[in-house]
Amino acid sequence: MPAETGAAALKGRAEPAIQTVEVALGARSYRILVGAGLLAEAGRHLAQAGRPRQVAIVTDENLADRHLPALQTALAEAGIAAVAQVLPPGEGAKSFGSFERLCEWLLEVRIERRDMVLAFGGGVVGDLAGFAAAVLRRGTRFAQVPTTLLAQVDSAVGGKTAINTRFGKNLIGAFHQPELVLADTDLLDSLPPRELRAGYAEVLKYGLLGDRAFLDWLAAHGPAVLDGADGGAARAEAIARSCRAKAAFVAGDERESGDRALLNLGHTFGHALEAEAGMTGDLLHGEAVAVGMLCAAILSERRGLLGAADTAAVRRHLAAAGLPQSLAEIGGADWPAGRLYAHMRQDKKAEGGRLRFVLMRGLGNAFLADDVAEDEVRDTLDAVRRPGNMA
Ligand SMILES: NC(=O)c1ccc[n+]([C@@H]2O[C@H](COP(=O)([O-])OP(=O)(O)OC[C@H]3O[C@@H](n4cnc5c(N)ncnc54)[C@H](O)[C@@H]3O)[C@@H](O)[C@H]2O)c1
Ligand SMILES: O=C(O)C(=O)C[C@@H](O)[C@H](O)[C@H](O)COP(=O)(O)O
Ligand SMILES: [Zn+2]
Repeated sequence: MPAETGAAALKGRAEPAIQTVEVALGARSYRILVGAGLLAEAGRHLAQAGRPRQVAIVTDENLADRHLPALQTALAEAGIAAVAQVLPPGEGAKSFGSFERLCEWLLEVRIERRDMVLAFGGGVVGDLAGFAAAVLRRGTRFAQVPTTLLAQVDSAVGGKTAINTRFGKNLIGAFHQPELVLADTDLLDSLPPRELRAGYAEVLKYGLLGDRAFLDWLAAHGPAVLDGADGGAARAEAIARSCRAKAAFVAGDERESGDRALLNLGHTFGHALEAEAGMTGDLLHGEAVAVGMLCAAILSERRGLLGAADTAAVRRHLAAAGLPQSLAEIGGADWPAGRLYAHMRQDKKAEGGRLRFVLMRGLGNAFLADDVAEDEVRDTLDAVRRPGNMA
């Protein structure tokens, strides 16, 4: 889209260029577009990716009033027929019940394989709609218009789709890549600050796991990513850099048999915290990952792999972003370590019953460890039980 014809230009402000990130997966390669005003161009971009006869939009109530009409108009202008399903917001929608209802609706409105399921929402909508697309008629076309920071930097990219079960997070799912991802940064203007902060945790993750330079950039520009006060330039840059990092991991290891597991930094702990919190959405995924990444730093430090100053830097970064650093801050001061460890044993990275953790050999240099003892995990959890508690 030429910069001067975008929605931002109509609002009377200069618009930064749209950035393109390629996810290289051979015949299933796709583009992620990042920038302002993309929603209004959604129909044109979908048509370019291979015009679907009909699109089934899956979204949630928080988006239905604010942004769904603009998406519907964009599709209509491109001559693409659309039907929409509006879900209740929140993590609870990643359940067997809503998965069944969504599949039945997709069948009722006769979505065919060559039609398209379009996820319009955060990671919850994306994971649920993507899973439905993966299994509907054994595989239906899929695209994503992510609307949260978390979804724009992470969940809309890479094809992991899933629902939760009472045994834990994302335990039933499939890999099903989208054909296009449109990350319209204007959509983040209506996102609640707490959701922005939670998404920021996944941005920080890319720096911690593999990109020291990005980490330093975030230390300087993180506040602008969160408040958007620079007109969205820092946000767009953070999203594009995050997507480039994720695209490289996905292109190299689509189904997580190797290095892609590094994208799970903070998640072995984080998913256990979400499971213990009940997966109701009271604890946001990004908040759980924030505490989880601190756990990974503490565990790494205790193994002599990370300096105390580096762990302190992780704490400071989380604090500056308004993210939690203790179980107490997420309502879990009394969560028993044994229960949390039992949740971790459901982690998908486990092999032969052995847990694998993503640890750090210095900031920006993550690796997988399969020799972490239960006692180390318990000690690490005790260290984050209360703010500043390094017991
Ligand atoms: N598939 C993956 O690779 C992957 C990666 C990271 C996280 N996830 C999953 O993503 C989920 C979390 O996603 P999330 O953080 O986007 O949460 P979410 O989907 O629940 O969205 C957060 C909240 O913001 C609202 N919202 C969304 N966009 C909005 C907007 N533009 N304006 C106003 N309100 C808006 C939603 O209605 C919801 O209430 C978790 O289930 C997590 O496991 C998946
Ligand atoms: O894309 C990946 O790979 C990730 O690990 C990204 C994570 O941020 C995301 O939360 C993912 O859903 C976790 O995957 P899971 O396999 O541990 O469920
Ligand atoms: Zn995550």
